[in-house]
Amino acid sequence: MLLNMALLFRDLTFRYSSKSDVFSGLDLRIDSSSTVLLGPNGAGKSTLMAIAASQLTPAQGSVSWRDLSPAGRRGRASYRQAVAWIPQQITPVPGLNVREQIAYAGWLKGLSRTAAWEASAAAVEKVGLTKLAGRKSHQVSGGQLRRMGIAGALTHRSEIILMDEPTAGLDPQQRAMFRSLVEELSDTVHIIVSTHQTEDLADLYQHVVVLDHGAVCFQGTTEEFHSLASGLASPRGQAEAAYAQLVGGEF
Ligand SMILES: Nc1ncnc2c1ncn2[C@@H]1O[C@H](COP(=O)(O)OP(=O)(O)OP(=O)(O)O)[C@@H](O)[C@H]1O
Repeated sequence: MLLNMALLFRDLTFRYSSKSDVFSGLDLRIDSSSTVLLGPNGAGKSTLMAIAASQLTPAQGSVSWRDLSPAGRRGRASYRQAVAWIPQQITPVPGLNVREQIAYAGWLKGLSRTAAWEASAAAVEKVGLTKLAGRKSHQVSGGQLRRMGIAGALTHRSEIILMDEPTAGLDPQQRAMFRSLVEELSDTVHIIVSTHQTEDLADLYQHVVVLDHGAVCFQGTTEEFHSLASGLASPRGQAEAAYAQLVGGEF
């Protein structure tokens, strides 16, 4: 059972160079063990994930995970150990095999070489990459790369894993594999996933946040989200109809 810990965005303002604000005074609290972030193209999902991962710094406001904040050098290391980020593109490290890259991720987050190597064994197994552990990381598929990213997060015992479009471009089999991994992980680690894919939403995530133009236009349980479109037969249809009610369009 996961403790009730929150990822908090307070009064967040962010813009890319001279462009207009992506967020302007955004307040958002995410404390569910599994949350899905929805929203149309350009709504700000990836930017929010990157700020939460402390890869981008807001012009104003803050992000924190329980009592940890990435502001300031000392706090940032602890924050980054607790908060893992799986970006859309996982880059294979030249020369490393799958297990080495997973261990490397743990080492980058402050584990000793030995501890990272030892922890990588269980992580490789957890994500179902045991057979590929010795293969060079540039020789695995997109779905396998993403599972490798998740395994990296598991080596340093992240408390929360942020995943940006983890199933984009995956075939149905890889997507199914990813879904069972998320289901399994959400018992022990908090998960926030941004996606355009809504099948099995209710099975996978407890909470839904919908962003539109940098603002939260819905936040609630998956049940509450679906009830926006009560009366429709299939859960997928329900999710799409609920979404259309909120932002008036396609995923
Ligand atoms: N590197 C960048 N430089 C300048 N503007 C950017 C950059 N990345 C994103 N933006 C802009 O910031 C806004 C939010 O983009 P973001 O990628 O966070 O949206 P998103 O919800 O993740 O979209 P998608 O569903 O298409 O991935 C958009 O207007 C986008 O054009």
